[in-house]
Amino acid sequence: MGMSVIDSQQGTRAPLLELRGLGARAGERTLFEELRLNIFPGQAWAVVGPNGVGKTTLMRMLAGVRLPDGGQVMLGGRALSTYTRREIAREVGVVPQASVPVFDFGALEFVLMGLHASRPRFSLPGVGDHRAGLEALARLEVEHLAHRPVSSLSGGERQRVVMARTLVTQARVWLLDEPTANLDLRHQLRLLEVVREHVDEGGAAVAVLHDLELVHRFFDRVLLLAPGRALGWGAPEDTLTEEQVSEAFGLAMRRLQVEGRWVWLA
Ligand SMILES: Nc1ncnc2c1ncn2[C@@H]1O[C@H](COP(=O)(O)OP(=O)(O)OP(=O)(O)O)[C@@H](O)[C@H]1O
Repeated sequence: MGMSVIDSQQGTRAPLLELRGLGARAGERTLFEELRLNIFPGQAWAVVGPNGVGKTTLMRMLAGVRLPDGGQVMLGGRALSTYTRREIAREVGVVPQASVPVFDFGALEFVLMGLHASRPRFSLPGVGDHRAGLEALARLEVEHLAHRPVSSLSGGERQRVVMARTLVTQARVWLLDEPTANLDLRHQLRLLEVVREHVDEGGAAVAVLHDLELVHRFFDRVLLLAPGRALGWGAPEDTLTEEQVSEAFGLAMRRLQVEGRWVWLA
């Protein structure tokens, strides 16, 4: 069975990202192969699956920091492998899995580094940049931390600062690896609202998430990975069925509807 390439709802709009027969291996083991997906402007995609299936590997391929073991990634109609790092940084904003920065910067300085790709080399940030940086911090509710060293922030605070850095870049594609992992529920919702706004303004986002309920609530599409293969992709309601989710995670899961929302029970 071929995987669908044309998304009927998107008409003739060109995809921002195309996965053309993408494959990944870890040593001898196949993580996934022949993955064909188009990610259009206005779409938020979630990537879901158990630990070790290759979610981060996929994100690294989409960010151009790891070469595919098969197929290729197209960004804006051009092979990602032909882009320079700087060109990728202009188009793609990355929020990696929680990490501690190697160098210590103040939170605002760190956010302003997100502007680097769209600026002439070695130029210093101007007044407008500072305002944009503070606004981005404010949208993630960490404006009060602007002058704190990033190393002194809590995991959740740091995660929101990293997200603010992605916000100022004006990259159309956002790649987010477990962006809500360290956040309390209120800040999880706030962050995903910011993702939603970005997508509704014509951007695209791909996010690794473990919370299926948040996938139903905030995402247009989901890619469900199981060990060794992609089990399904499409609208969350159709893709995250009890059968498929149970199979992917090797655990009997039940899906219920409560007050119009999908809720999952293990
Ligand atoms: N450099 C590497 N060499 C060998 N194996 C690797 C390498 N990087 C990752 N792997 C393996 O590839 C598999 C997929 O890893 P990946 O980080 O993509 O999983 P994941 O789905 O993101 O998992 P998690 O939910 O735990 O974050 C894992 O089994 C991992 O150990």
